[in-house]
Order: sequence, then C-alpha cells, then structure tokens
Amino acid sequence: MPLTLVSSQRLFEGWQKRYRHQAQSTACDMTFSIYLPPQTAQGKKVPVLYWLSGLTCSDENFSTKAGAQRVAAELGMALVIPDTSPRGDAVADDAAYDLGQGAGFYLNATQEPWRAHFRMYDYIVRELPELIEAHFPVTEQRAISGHSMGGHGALTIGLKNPERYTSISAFSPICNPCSCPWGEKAFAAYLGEARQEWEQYDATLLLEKLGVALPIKISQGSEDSFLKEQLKPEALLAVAKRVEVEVDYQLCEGYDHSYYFISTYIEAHLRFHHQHLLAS
Ligand SMILES: N[C@@H](CCC(=O)N[C@@H](CS)C(=O)NCC(=O)O)C(=O)O
Repeated sequence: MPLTLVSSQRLFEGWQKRYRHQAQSTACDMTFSIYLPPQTAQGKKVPVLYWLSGLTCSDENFSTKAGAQRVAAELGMALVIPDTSPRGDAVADDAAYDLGQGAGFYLNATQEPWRAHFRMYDYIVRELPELIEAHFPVTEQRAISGHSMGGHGALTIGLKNPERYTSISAFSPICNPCSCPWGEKAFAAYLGEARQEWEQYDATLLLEKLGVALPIKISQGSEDSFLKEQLKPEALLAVAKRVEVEVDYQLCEGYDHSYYFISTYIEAHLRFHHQHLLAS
C-alpha cells in the first residue's frame, strides 16, 4: 500500500503532512492529512485521534481551521484527518452539498449509483488505521472525534467498535439521522427505502441497542442554525439517560456550527481523549 506525499509543513515542532493513496474499500484514490507531533521525531510511538469532518469538507478544513496542532504537540498525539467521501471523475456525485462527494456519511452504501465507491465505514474502521499503523510511528491506541456529519460518524463508529477506541467525542453531531432531513435524504439514497437498514448508522438507536459505556463527550453551540431540525442531541441524551450511559454534554452559549466554535473547544476535547488514552 504505497503512499504519495502531497505536502509537508513544519508546525509546532512537528509535521503537518498530506498523503494520497489507492484505497481498496472505496476503490479510488483517497487523500488524508496527518499531524505528527514532535515526540515522533524522537523515535517515540504516539496514540492517534481520528477526526471526521462534516458536509462539504475535505481533509483540509480541520487541519487549517481548528487549531488543534498546538495542543496535540504538547500532549504527544497524532491527528489523522481523512476526507469525507470518495472522490474523482469516476465516482458518483450529486449537485446538492448534502449528497455524494463531500457527503459520504461514514457508511457502506448498498444502492446504485453509490455502492461501488461509497464505503467510508470500512475505510475509516479498518483500511485507514491499518495504513496509518503500518507507515507512521503510532501505537494502536485510537480515539475518535468529529463534527456534524463527522460527529455522527465518530459516534456510530465508536459505538459499534468499542474495542478499537478509548473514547468518542463530537461537536454538533447529527445524533438521530433516521429522524432528520440530512439523514433521511442520505440514508434513502445510500441504503434504500427500508428503514431497518438505516438503524445500524444511527447513534441514538445504536446507543439504545448496544448501551456501550465508552467515555463520550459532546459539545454543541446554542446558536447553531442546524440544532433543532438536523442535530437532535435531545434524542441521544434521552436514550443515554434511559440506558444509564453517561454522556459529558456541554451546551455552549452563543456558539454556532462553524469552525470558530470548534477551535474554541478543541483543546478540551483533545485533553479529554488524552486522559482516556493514557489510562488505556
Ligand atoms: N450551508 C453549508 C452547509 C455545510 C456546512 O455547514 N458544513 C460544515 C459541516 S456540516 C462545515 O464544516 N463546513 C466547512 C467549513 O466551515 O470549513 C454549506 O452549504 O456549505
């Protein structure tokens, strides 16, 4: 599995790098970004935080806007930031921002024209960590976080694979995609009309079914324009209470859905993951 280096920059005594590689699960070239903290230059292996971005993003939004690298350098954590979907001329797409390229929803599509390439669940859970652990000085300790569609990805992937992650966190996650317009549209397209197929990718329904007790932290802006119609944290929190799973939920007064919000709270999320990675 060869990697092609796309770019490399020095940052907080570590390195921000971008790579391209041919992915088996998505059957196309994929690009990801990685921040390697200074400890790796001293030959030390470090744990990894996987960050899943939201609709319309690539691997570059978080790398350039969240400001996470300073604290990652201090804590000695690598940051791995994949793209949000397969891409390319041979990959199906849709004119809307919330379907197709840039909107992979971290699932394995079963429907035409999506199923050949839209297999982001397999890519994130298996293929990418295997690649990262084979090529970089990292341990097998992993944490997972994300924003909006990526918050949905972090929650569902973490809940379904608790043995693979120490902790889950999310900013403004789509908590109950089976019951919101973004989720209903994407799941109908990628998974078909049978709603029982959708349940395997819905954090609220998964928490109810699996009751996984991994540490979970969620931050949500009170002025997020998507909060009421799309994100539905109240559905997840009600289930968490019912199944007695503790969720560290913070409603952040006055913040919206943007990377200004993420950059304000990313330090708290990195320290949360670091504490659980240390204990693992
Ligand atoms: N109305 C927005 C919806 C998409 C959106 O807000 N995307 C969020 C994630 S759900 C994002 O992170 N955008 C990229 C950025 O802010 O850098 C658009 O059309 O771009």
